[in-house]
Amino acid sequence: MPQPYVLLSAAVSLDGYLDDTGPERLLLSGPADFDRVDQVRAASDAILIGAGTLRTDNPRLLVNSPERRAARVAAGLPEYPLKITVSASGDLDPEAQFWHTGGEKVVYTTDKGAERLRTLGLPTGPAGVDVVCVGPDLEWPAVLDHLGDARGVARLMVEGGGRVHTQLLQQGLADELQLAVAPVFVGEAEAPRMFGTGAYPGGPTSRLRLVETRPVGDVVLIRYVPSVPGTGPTVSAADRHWLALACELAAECPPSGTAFSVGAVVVAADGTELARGHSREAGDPVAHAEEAALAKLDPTDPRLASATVYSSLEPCARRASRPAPCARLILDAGVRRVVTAWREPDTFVPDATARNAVLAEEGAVVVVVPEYEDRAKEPNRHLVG
Ligand SMILES: NC(=O)C1=CN([C@@H]2O[C@H](COP(=O)(O)OP(=O)(O)OC[C@H]3O[C@@H](n4cnc5c(N)ncnc54)[C@H](OP(=O)(O)O)[C@@H]3O)[C@@H](O)[C@H]2O)C=CC1
Ligand SMILES: Nc1c(N[C@@H]2O[C@H](COP(=O)(O)O)[C@@H](O)[C@H]2O)[nH]c(=O)[nH]c1=O
Repeated sequence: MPQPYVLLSAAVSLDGYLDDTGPERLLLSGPADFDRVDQVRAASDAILIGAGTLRTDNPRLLVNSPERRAARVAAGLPEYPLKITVSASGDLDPEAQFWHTGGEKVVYTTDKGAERLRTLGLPTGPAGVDVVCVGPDLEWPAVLDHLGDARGVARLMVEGGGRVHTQLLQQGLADELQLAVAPVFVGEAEAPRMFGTGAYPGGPTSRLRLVETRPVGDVVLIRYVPSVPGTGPTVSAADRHWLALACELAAECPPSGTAFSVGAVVVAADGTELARGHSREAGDPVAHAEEAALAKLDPTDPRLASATVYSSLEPCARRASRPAPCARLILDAGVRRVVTAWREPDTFVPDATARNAVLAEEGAVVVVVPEYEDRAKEPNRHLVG
């Protein structure tokens, strides 16, 4: 299984805090928003919190609505989503409600943390806690890989706290951010902030993409998705969004029995969409997606050198209908990163993938994200079965 879709969820004060410094958890959401959060939980395979939140809030992290739990069971899912926490220290209270309520639980920890956890007497047995040791340090990609592969988690809701949200966002691993902005001021320098200091993808000039705003009682729900491409071979959450868009564009191509339907998007390093295109665009019966997108750009645009081309099918390296194949157009444009869902089958060109090695041979990084292959193939079923 691929890594899960990672949804960061939090309520935040107008001055950017997650909580105050008092002993009780600060309720920033109102009743309507807590109900919305319950709905998001019910739609998730797993809910993750950092050990800091576990220690401070003593949460239960349940789906509170009996109807939502019943709907999960009717759909063949466990009554409660899997609960997950992460801790390097292993310094966790075995009496915390987290361990004694809801369904299955996992704690991801380090070698040192695992030693400490063994001494705590956490609930064991079939309904007990699964302690997963990931080595000397806890790296998020390893945790997400494990959640996808070993636990089959497709949709992960992360409910804080600030350190966990900050790391996932800074490492380009968050697919979506759901912020409930509450009409409250905390005003305490020592209170936990929603996001910490450090480098965020694309820096302060790059903007996340707004997908929704909605009043929920007196708070406002804001949903953003990150837009900054990954670097080199590393696939960021934003890479998956752009590749999904390329696959959607492929579905817009006029059908053909003699050519693939492909979509492409060119995205600058700060997450700005520069151009998009699809096969046979604007009535041109032989236009390719990457060619159509690049044709919309000024070839001297300085952003091209650090841009990423997303293409549902890997760019062609040989074609009869035009003098230059798309791989050549991409290299000539100065682009050095390509993300694609589907290696070219030999339907129209023998040894297509071997020929397509030209991109890598001339210094471009080609990243294949096979979890999107089915979407890329969908408008081409009549060609490849
Ligand atoms: N308003 C809201 O919606 C929410 C508010 N909150 C608030 O946030 C506050 C807690 O946030 P915060 O203090 O930032 O804590 P976090 O919940 O982010 O937990 C941080 C802890 O998680 C573990 N951890 C995090 N990243 C790693 C890593 N890469 N490797 C190993 N361990 C890791 C460490 O545990 P360890 O120390 O054991 O090694 C670390 O101390 C609370 O006040 C809570 O009320 C929390 C969630 C939502
Ligand atoms: N304070 C706060 C949140 N806090 C989150 O809710 C968790 C507790 O949930 P439960 O176990 O159901 O009581 C807590 O650990 C933290 O992750 N969430 C929000 O949407 N809005 C809020 O104002």
